[in-house]
Amino acid sequence: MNFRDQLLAAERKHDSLLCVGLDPDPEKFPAPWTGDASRIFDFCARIVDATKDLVLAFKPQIAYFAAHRAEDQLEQLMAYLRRTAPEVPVILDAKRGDIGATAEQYAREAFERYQADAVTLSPFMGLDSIEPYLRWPGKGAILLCRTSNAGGSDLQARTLADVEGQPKLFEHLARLAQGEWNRNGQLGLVVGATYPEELARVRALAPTLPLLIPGIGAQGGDAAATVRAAWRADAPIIVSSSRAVLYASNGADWQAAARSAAIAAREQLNAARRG
Ligand SMILES: O=C(O)c1cc(=O)[nH]c(=O)n1[C@@H]1O[C@H](COP(=O)(O)O)[C@@H](O)[C@H]1O
Repeated sequence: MNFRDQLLAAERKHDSLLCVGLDPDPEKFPAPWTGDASRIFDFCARIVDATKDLVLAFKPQIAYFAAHRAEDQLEQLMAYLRRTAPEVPVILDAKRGDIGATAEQYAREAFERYQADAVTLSPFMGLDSIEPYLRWPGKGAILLCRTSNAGGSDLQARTLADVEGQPKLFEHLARLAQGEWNRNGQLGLVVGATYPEELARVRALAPTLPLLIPGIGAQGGDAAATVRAAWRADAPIIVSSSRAVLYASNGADWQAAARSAAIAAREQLNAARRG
């Protein structure tokens, strides 16, 4: 099954548009694990246990592992996800972007070493920096398009004077990803929940692509506005929340609190698509 079909199957099975982002920060771990980077796997695995029936995807962020020399714990976590939640696709959030020869190595890292179903990429270096990922059958390649941060406007919202119709950079990217770059249906786009108008614009330009949408929860994006702007029955949206779920409590009830936060987010998203 390819990444897109995996998403649609998990969405149906778990009745969910929610992705839980796995951004483990030892300083925020509950006692007695606070500050202990050797507990990164344990912390993430317990979050997975508490939420795996509520999500359509998980999204580990590689920097939170690499910064603590914990890539071995990321490998362990990926194997754990395969074993305990095989129906949930896993997006490795790595935001890679480099020349083709180096991209080949990054693709191998994501898909062979970590066994991810999809990876996030920066498209700044152009199509030949994306192509190596598209040579992995069925895997997803999700391109940054209109990111959730304020600085995303610095470049992404700029107008391209020499492209027909003078689109903004993010609009041009959405069109390319839906069309000529999407050679075998593996591309998706990242658009922040913090910009619902741009999100609607991207959905209009890319009607069938999976959209990864971070920014609800800790960044204050509106879950209902997100669904109204982007949800379509036949085009997956992956609405991602990390900190609001992971660190819902740092007391003894942290796993239950993470589950409650995930249930609340999932219900908000579902209410919006049904309402
Ligand atoms: O690619 C991403 O996931 C991403 C794109 C974006 O535009 N904004 C964004 O915050 N993210 C990621 O989403 C996570 C933050 O989620 P919250 O903790 O819910 O705010 C981090 O892992 C970010 O790297």
